[in-house]
Amino acid sequence: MFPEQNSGYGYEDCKATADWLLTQTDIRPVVGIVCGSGLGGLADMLKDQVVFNYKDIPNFPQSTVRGHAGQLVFGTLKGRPCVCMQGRFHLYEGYPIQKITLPMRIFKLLGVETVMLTNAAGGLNQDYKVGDVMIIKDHINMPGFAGNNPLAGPNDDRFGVRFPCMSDAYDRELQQLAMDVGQELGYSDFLKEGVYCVLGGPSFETIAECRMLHRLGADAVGMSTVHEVITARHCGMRVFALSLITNQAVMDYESKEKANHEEVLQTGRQRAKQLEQLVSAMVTRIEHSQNYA
Ligand SMILES: O=P(O)(O)O[C@H]1O[C@H](CO)[C@@H](O)[C@H]1O
Ligand code: HPA
Repeated sequence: MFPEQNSGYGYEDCKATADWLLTQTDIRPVVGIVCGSGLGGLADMLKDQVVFNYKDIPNFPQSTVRGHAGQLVFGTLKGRPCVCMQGRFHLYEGYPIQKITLPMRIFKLLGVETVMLTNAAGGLNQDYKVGDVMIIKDHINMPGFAGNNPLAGPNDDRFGVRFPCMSDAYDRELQQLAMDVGQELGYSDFLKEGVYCVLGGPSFETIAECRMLHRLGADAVGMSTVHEVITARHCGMRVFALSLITNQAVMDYESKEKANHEEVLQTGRQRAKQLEQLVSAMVTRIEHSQNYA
């Protein structure tokens, strides 16, 4: 179950991949962006792009899900050097959890200081509407309850400590920045803050499961992000994450609604421009160790 030393996920493997990427481009990213289902257009914001197909990057997994293009895009956003994953990996694709999160460690070794993760999620909170954007303030890691945590197995201290704290996983300043920027852009009507719950997928939730998750304190449900957040925090990167509410989770036996990936992708396309504006305005205002003003 746990990665062996030569598993392809260890420090040396991540370092080899990061070093290889650094020989292919002069861009030294300080921000790493992960595009959720149907949100790959975020990568199109980057200028002076250098694009790698995942299949050409040593050690990198391949995207298998529609709406996840499978490209790593380097570029600049209003002068800030960034790297963007146009396509992420999910547990249900069959990858070991350490492989899903490998890009976070590669981000770290590329010099990334802040990770911005996006996802598509089902709304459990009855006040949420399709198209709302939920700034994630906390998470519930359901697979983690069963021992499925990306940090399980031998700890490599070069990345981080054995028992990382998660009560501060989502950077509060960045949450406030998102709220401020959202307000300035006129997005307050559809900006929310809430708790994201990850499940293994790929089947969508039953009605009883949605009701249970809501009672447990989750505002939105999805199949990603949390593993990346844990790995990113373990190695000391700041984390901001948001969910686009692409569908209402079905909570009622009378409902005719059925969760489906088409609706997820469609909502992503409809909110794409506003999400790009929000993320790019935030990127210009995040402080980093180097000054790019
Ligand atoms: O979390 P992202 O990658 O946005 O994708 C979400 O959309 C897919 C379901 O439509 C699932 O993979 C779910 O996790
Ligand atoms: N459930 C789980 N994952 C999702 C959903 C959902 O309703 N919508 C988008 N990703």
